[in-house]
Amino acid sequence: MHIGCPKEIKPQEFRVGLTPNAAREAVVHGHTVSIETQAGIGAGFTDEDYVDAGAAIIATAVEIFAAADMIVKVKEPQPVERKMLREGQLLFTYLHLAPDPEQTKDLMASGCTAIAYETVTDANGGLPLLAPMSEVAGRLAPQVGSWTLQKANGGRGVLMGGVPGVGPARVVVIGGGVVGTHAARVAAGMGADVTVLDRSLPRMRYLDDVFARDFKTMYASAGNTIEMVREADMVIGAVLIPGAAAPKLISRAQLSEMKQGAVIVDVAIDQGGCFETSKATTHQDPIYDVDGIMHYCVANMPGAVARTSTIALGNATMPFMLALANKGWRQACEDDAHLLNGLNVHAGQLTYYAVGKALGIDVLSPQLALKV
Ligand SMILES: NC(=O)C1=CN([C@@H]2O[C@H](COP(=O)(O)OP(=O)(O)OC[C@H]3O[C@@H](n4cnc5c(N)ncnc54)[C@H](O)[C@@H]3O)[C@@H](O)[C@H]2O)C=CC1
Ligand SMILES: CC(=O)C(=O)O
Ligand SMILES: [Mg+2]
Repeated sequence: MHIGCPKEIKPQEFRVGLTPNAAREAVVHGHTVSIETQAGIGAGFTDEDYVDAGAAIIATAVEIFAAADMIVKVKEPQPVERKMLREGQLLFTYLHLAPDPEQTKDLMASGCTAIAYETVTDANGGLPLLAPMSEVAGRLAPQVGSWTLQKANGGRGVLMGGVPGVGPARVVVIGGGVVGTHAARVAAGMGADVTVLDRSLPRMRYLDDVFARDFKTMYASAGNTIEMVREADMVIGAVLIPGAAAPKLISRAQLSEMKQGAVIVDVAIDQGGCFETSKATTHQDPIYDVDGIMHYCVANMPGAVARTSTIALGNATMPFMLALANKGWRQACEDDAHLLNGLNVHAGQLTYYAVGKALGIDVLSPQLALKV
């Protein structure tokens, strides 16, 4: 198979879809790998690193999209990239379609087959291709949140760990999955007083067993959530219903109950965000103020630490990328129901139920899509 990896073009996105190690692995398995020139430079990988791995360096994305059977990327294809996708071409990347009707329409119109990293599953009920970036975004959240809490950035001027005689910041994390757990660990490590809210009792039992010394847990009823948010210096949004638009847990009216200068870091923004007032921002212009509450809503947080993120993502995607290349997408998905869960679009039709529900589009079952 011919595997193509263009340079990411989303603002301030420095990750790359294939590491030199992944490219080498594909070449060893007999595949042709084309990388757009300088695609890896933001993550510290030079064109020479890819050439050493056996890949070809190509001057433009246009040539990559024209020649490759499978496009491997990081972020959802941008409008100019969507125009280059064609019928029968395989796209393997993050998509986050539920909050993005325009992208969904374009992918369906292209006739491509699109497998979304974020909905591939594993045998433990996890999301193995989302998890590494959730680990990164979770660990970043208190870091960017504490910067936003500084007075000069519009925050309340509260130090995470406090100082002797002055109490620490109160951090509330909504959603205790991968993002939430990593965020809570780092916030606790910075000395903050941390509470994690979730709706899954088994998950809270696990968190309590492992992290009781670091942070508290609380059931995420609407009443508990607003009570905690009212007292918080920083609220980190980390909920997920896989593939679906994030539930809105705090309304604009409820912002007025928060402390002035408190900070919201809505990591769930790539699924639309869990605060009514969240709208996606970029690394160039990451924060904004609504009613005196500072919002940080960058939809590609891991891009800020592109090298760590690229290597972590590459470790997770490599076996799936190889299965798709070795067997073709149909056989690979027939052999692995977890990979089939990643199928979001095929031959002009949507194939993921939660996205169909969010956007009001009819869905073809992924099992039937295998036959089309
Ligand atoms: N902005 C960014 O750059 C990034 C965003 N993300 C996003 O972060 C979000 C969280 O991802 P993960 O932690 O990997 O998901 P996860 O599935 O590991 O955890 C989600 C948690 O939310 C809980 N939950 C669901 N509904 C809830 C509710 N109403 N109230 C309280 N808890 C609720 C679930 O029980 C689960 O424990 C996703 O939307 C993901 O796409 C992930 C990586 C990077
Ligand atoms: C998960 C995701 O959207 C990201 O890493 O950018
Ligand atoms: Mg994202």
